[in-house]
Amino acid sequence: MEHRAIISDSTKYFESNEPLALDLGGTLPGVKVAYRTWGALNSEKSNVILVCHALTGNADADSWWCGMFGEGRAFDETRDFIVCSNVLGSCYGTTGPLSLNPLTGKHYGPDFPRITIRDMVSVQRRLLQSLGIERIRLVVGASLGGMQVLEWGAMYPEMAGALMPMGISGRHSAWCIAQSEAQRQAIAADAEWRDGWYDPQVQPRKGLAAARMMAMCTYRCFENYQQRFGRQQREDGLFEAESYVRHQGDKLVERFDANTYITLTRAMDMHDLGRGRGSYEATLGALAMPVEILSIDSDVLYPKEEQEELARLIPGSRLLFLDEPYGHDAFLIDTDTVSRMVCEFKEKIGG
Ligand SMILES: CC(=O)SCCNC(=O)CCNC(=O)[C@H](O)C(C)(C)COP(=O)(O)OP(=O)(O)OC[C@H]1O[C@@H](n2cnc3c(N)ncnc32)[C@H](O)[C@@H]1OP(=O)(O)O
Ligand SMILES: N[C@@H](CCO)C(=O)O
Repeated sequence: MEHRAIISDSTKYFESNEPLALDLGGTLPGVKVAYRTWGALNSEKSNVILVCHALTGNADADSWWCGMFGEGRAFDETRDFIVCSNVLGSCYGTTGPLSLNPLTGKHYGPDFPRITIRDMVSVQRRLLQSLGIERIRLVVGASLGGMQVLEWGAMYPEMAGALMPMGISGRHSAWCIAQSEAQRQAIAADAEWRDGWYDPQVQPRKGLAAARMMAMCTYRCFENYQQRFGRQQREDGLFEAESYVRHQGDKLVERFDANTYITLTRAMDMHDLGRGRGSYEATLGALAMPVEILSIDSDVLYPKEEQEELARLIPGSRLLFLDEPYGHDAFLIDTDTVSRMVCEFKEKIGG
């Protein structure tokens, strides 16, 4: 099945034929993982940075987080061995709804099993083990990436040396679940949806675009839209704000897949550090590695109270604030500040 997604030529692939028992039940017969690396593993294998991507990201961290890369910056190939893998369930080269189901010979589509952040992390661990990595100096990521960061700490504390989750909570809120469901329903309302059995070359474009438009409202904030667009209208009468979200919707449709969107947003909704582990508080309280949490002041999806809660519950953790009027996606935009914060944390945790 041909992907709509654009995958970099530098992407490598890891294939594991070992069946993957899924967190919510069911098994995948094996997994293929698209990943990228930058720099070289040092002789002590102590310079690994694992970058975890957000919802529509991919292994090309130097594309979607390019401001973080460079000498003296957060991800410095002259010193660090940086790994970024595309998450399980994605459409950028890793096993997901667009992959072939070996039982049917057709793509999984809506039959792709329910997965969780924990499944994504256990697949990443397989990848890292295949690369000979036993310890990660720093696990870093925002949004869905931040969920993975926290799960790394809970699932594999012996591997995760330090954590830097950004713009995230320890469990998906009712507010976020409602946003996700509204977006999924927009996809399902498209006549091309066909209960998920659409032709991937056609796909429910209008529904997926509408989902992205809703999401783009929550990835920014009131002030950002107001400053950028105000009440300005184009000659044809379309408000600039309307025109902008339409453009963002159209852009996503060209590079993403509707079943993938549903699979990944459902995985996000299941995010809860405490699920099946006794208590939420005790799970966070058991994180013993250095942790710095980035809170984005203008984030309407994951408000600062959620990062304050993480900081209160994770012993010895430190809370940082990004005070920019960009909203949730500020981590992708103000990379000078975010890179500096990561560099300072790297200094503290040592090599
Ligand atoms: C191969 C790839 O796809 S790489 C990108 C992969 N993306 C990811 O990994 C996810 C992370 N990245 C993102 O989510 C996004 O890049 C963001 C949110 C960080 C930034 O979004 P961007 O769209 O780059 O920036 P911004 O919000 O400023 O919008 C700029 C775009 O809107 C367009 N635009 C701005 N104002 C308007 C308007 N009033 N009407 C119509 N279009 C408008 C610009 O022309 C520009 O379009 P272009 O991207 O086609 O050149
Ligand atoms: N803008 C991000 C999602 C929010 O972090 C993405 O498209 O992956």
